[in-house]
Amino acid sequence: MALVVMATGGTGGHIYPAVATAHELISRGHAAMILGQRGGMEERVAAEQGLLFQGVDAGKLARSGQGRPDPRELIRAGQGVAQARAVLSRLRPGVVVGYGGFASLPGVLAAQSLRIPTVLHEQNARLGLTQRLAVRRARAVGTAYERVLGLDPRKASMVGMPVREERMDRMTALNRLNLRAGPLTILVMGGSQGSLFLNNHVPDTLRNILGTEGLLESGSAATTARIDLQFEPQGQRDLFRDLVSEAVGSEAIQVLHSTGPRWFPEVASRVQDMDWYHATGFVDAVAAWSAADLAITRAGTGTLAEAAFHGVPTIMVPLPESAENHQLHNARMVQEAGAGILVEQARVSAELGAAVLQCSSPAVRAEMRDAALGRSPVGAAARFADLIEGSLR
Ligand SMILES: CC(=O)N[C@H]1[C@@H](OP(=O)(O)OP(=O)(O)OC[C@H]2O[C@@H](n3ccc(=O)[nH]c3=O)[C@H](O)[C@@H]2O)O[C@H](CO)[C@@H](O)[C@@H]1O
Repeated sequence: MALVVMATGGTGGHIYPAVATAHELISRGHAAMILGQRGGMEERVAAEQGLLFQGVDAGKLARSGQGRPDPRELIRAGQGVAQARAVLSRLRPGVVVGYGGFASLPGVLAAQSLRIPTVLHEQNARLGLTQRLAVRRARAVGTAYERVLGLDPRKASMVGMPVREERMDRMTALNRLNLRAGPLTILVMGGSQGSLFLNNHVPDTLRNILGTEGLLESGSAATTARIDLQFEPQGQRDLFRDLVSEAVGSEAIQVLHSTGPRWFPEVASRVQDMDWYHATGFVDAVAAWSAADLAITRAGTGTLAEAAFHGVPTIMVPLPESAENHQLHNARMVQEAGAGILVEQARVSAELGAAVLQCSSPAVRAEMRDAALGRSPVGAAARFADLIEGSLR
């Protein structure tokens, strides 16, 4: 039995795979802890998850755009490595696992300088900057995709994206989230920091097509009039009319929108007139996925892997600024599998409403749900834990 240190932080996409793997290792009798940035999101998540946490300084090696790194950030990164060396010299873990992102760097570099074995996990289809710095001395790299750009295939093991493999029964999840049992439940989630773009566009789109005069009054004249207004040409319009009448039945709609903590007040005030629209800063994702019938999301790997595990059809609006547009690539794969609909950001005004209406049909959703489950990353945490155990000194 060994101590495994998870070096991670910054965003949910790096933190939650570490959490899932930590729980798997603990269930095998190992000890696991998170090493990340002091005061970062990872500190809060570790506490919520009952995991030990050690915080150090961390600094970004690249600015979000292009350009040279900020020298103060480089100094912080250096201090972080020194602090992580002190922690790891004391704890002497059997292996340090790096999940990428600037907050994982101190732990991984410190381990390598102390000759403690390191293993990496790359969540995206292209090796990230932090991982590029550490890959040469790492024993193995677990990946979420078959091929990872910039990574020697001999070093790569495709394990999948570790997700929290927990499902709640739907009623329990709805209760936990203070949602009702009858309505079609749409989860809006822009990634771990929220998405300003989705925050600005989704409420109004849903208000227009599903608002109090819309779907909520099944088959009302107002609904049909709205559909007539929005969907040209005639053929499409008829299709949507059929879909809507099939979809609503006795159902109504409710929305759970995770805005990201900083945007919450603004979105909450924008949706306060819609009692079926619930905004929250950050949501318990296991409960939210367990309750959702449909999701509107960005296309980060973690989000899409969770949608697949829970069998939730997803309308994806990839973040155009993601490194080398990797979110577009992620979303295309999901769409090709039939598990979701890709709406490019520039086309949201024209296409998002239509995509929601298309998915309001239970038959359409059932097909997409099966396709999503076909992509489930079930077992990824266990496969990655196997790889980690294989590298223990
Ligand atoms: C802007 C950016 O570069 N995003 C990247 C980042 O995304 P980001 O950090 O947004 O990560 P993902 O979409 O991969 O995952 C978000 C995670 O946060 C959780 N969550 C989110 C909202 C909430 O209210 N509650 C909650 O628990 C989700 O359940 C999920 O586990 O890392 C991913 C994996 O490296 C990349 O694919 C994304 O492109």
